[in-house]
Amino acid sequence: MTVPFTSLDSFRHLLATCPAPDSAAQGLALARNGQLTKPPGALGRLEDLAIWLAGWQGREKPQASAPQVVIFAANHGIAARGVSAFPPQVTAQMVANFRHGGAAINQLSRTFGASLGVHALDLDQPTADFTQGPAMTEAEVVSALATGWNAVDPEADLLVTGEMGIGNTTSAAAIAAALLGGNAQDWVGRGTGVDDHGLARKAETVRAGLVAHADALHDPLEVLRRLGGREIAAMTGAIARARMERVAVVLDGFICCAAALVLQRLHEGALDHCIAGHVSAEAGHGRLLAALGKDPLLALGLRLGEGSGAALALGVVQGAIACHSGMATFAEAGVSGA
Ligand SMILES: Cc1cc2ncn([C@H]3O[C@H](COP(=O)(O)O)[C@@H](O)[C@H]3O)c2cc1C
Ligand SMILES: O=C(O)c1cccnc1
Repeated sequence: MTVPFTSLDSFRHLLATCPAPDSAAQGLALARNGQLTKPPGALGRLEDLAIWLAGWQGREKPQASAPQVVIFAANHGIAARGVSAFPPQVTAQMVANFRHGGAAINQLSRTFGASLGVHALDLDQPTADFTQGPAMTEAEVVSALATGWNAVDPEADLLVTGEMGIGNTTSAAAIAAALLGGNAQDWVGRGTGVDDHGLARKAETVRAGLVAHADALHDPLEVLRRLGGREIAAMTGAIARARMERVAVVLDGFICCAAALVLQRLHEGALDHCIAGHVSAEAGHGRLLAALGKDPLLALGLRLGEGSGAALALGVVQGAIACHSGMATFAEAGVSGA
């Protein structure tokens, strides 16, 4: 499928044309919410979720029964620097596991009725070590953005983007540090479970990346190209496509949010269609969510990725939609008002 961009510059301009949610549908949902058989506000954030989704889906009674989960997988040159507790071969091995149904995300997707797509991006070609030069060429990052763009089903009720890529919490930390400032050690965490030496190597890698690319840190897409990875760029492309198609997105953990941050820095409002599914145990995720202005639905200490925390949050959204769309109004049920 052809994509509406062939360069980072044309991708940059796309987001300026992204559509607003349907305010009429949102207004109808707001009015309906006020008539449902419960004290006003008694369903807390579930009420906001239903009204928000009504706007993006353009209907008074939104649906959440056919969500889409897409996982992108890629390998990172910086993995050779000892920044992960696991070897890079695990990326391809987990892709096989996803395809055979054996990973956590397979179970969670099935539990919430979501379809699951797995996209492996040039696994035998890791990105370049970003401490030595840009991780990707422009052609490589544009190709990864296009893979993500094409992976989205415009008819999906909701989208979850997940990832698999040994070393990618370091890449995500570098993106966050580049776009939000602060020290490298403020953004690195234990990922798959590195010890203190591994954590110090992660901070040193991020620091070296920030120095090597100091001239380009003001440009979000250059930060993605230089410090990111193919699976991260694919998530950026998928979240952008969803924004253009008005498909609502549930964000996952630290890596997914770093991919989303690139869009937010490109265009104010680029993430209006996104909610935060959870806050992960990765050290910088809470701060990253605060920078995105997103309040996570869940806080369960997950530190897995794959889209797992977002997939779990689909259950919360489905609960919100079931109440909003299925409950009787005071008039219908003959229940007395306050
Ligand atoms: C078996 C296994 C399954 C995973 N599923 C997701 N990740 C997660 O761990 C990786 C990031 O951590 P780091 O930066 O420390 O390498 C990513 O691939 C992420 O999705 C996994 C990691 C492993 C080992
Ligand atoms: O926050 C995440 O999504 C995460 C944390 C650790 C490892 N993989 C993913």
